[in-house]
Amino acid sequence: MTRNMLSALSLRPALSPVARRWMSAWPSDKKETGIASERSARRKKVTIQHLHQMRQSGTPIAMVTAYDFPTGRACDSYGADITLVGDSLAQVCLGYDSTTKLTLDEMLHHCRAVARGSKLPFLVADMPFGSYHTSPEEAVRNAVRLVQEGGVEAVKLEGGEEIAPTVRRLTSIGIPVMAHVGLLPQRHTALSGYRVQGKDAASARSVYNSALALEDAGAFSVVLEAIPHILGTHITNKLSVPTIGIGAGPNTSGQVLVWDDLMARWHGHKAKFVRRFADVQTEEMKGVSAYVNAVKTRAFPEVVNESYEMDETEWRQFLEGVV
Ligand SMILES: Nc1nc(=O)c2c([nH]1)NC[C@@H]1CN(c3ccc(C(=O)N[C@@H](CCC(=O)O)C(=O)O)cc3)CN21
Ligand SMILES: CC(C)C(=O)C(=O)O
Repeated sequence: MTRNMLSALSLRPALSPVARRWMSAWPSDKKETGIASERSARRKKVTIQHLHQMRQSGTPIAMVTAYDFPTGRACDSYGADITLVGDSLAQVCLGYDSTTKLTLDEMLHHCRAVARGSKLPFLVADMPFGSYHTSPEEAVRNAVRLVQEGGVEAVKLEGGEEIAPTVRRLTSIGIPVMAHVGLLPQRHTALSGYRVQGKDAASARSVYNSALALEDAGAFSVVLEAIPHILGTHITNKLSVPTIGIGAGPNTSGQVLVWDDLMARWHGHKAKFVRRFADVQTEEMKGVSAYVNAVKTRAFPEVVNESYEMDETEWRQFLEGVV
């Protein structure tokens, strides 16, 4: 059975029109119109092979983070090639001040939700801080949980040559690994903040050597975060696996942004590499304040369209029985 057939069975069972009417929260395919949904109708399941073909043909790879069912579903419907359950989850979704606070169980909970919505994009999850550092065995155990319980297809690990044995171990047992070099947010304390990496020759060489070592260890792709664009271009040209940049310039094989950053939904610091493609924060502000105002002024709800009627005789009978 193909994955599409499976997803058709598990996500969208054929409901009778009557059953459908009562499930107001059921995701409706019919509501999706326009280019994006036509595109998704024609799209196939993205695999590692497709990602390598995209790199070969120079077709940019679009990766987006997702943290729950609706954001996962949006990645699926609107053309993302890779959905990443990033550990930025800690900050943008759970309100922690650092990704280092995120536990594996919290990550698993969100992976399951994203996996229910994101079917066609290749699905990757960050291994949380501490879940792959104690030993390759521990990393295998935790990565297996992300695959089995979380429903993801690959894991992403931050680090350089020091994690190459772990990457080798995971890939050897069939768990695809996306490496992540350059700025490593899980090490912000040791690095004294979130700083652009590879700006001097020695640091650039270190980032470059990390990327080479992790490709050699079997990584199917490498994320390059916050490095000079010329270094991003150089690493992309030297590797034979796709690079995904975030603040690594325009010449990487693909780009990734955090959902809340590209939607302008994140209230915290805006890194230089962030471009806001929509303004959800303003829409949320408008929506919530209009709702609160309508409640306070009794403009919401209306009797006619937003309330339920009761048969008059039933109502009289009800009153007769009431003391
Ligand atoms: N909302 C959000 N977006 C992200 O991209 C992101 C998270 N959260 N949380 C986890 C990590 C942390 N990341 C960050 C956080 C801050 C900078 C940052 O402030 N960079 C400075 C660089 C300053 C310099 O070295 O000159 C910048 O201004 O771009 C970069 C990446 C990336 N990830
Ligand atoms: C920004 C991306 C690459 C990430 O690692 C995350 O979302 O945590």
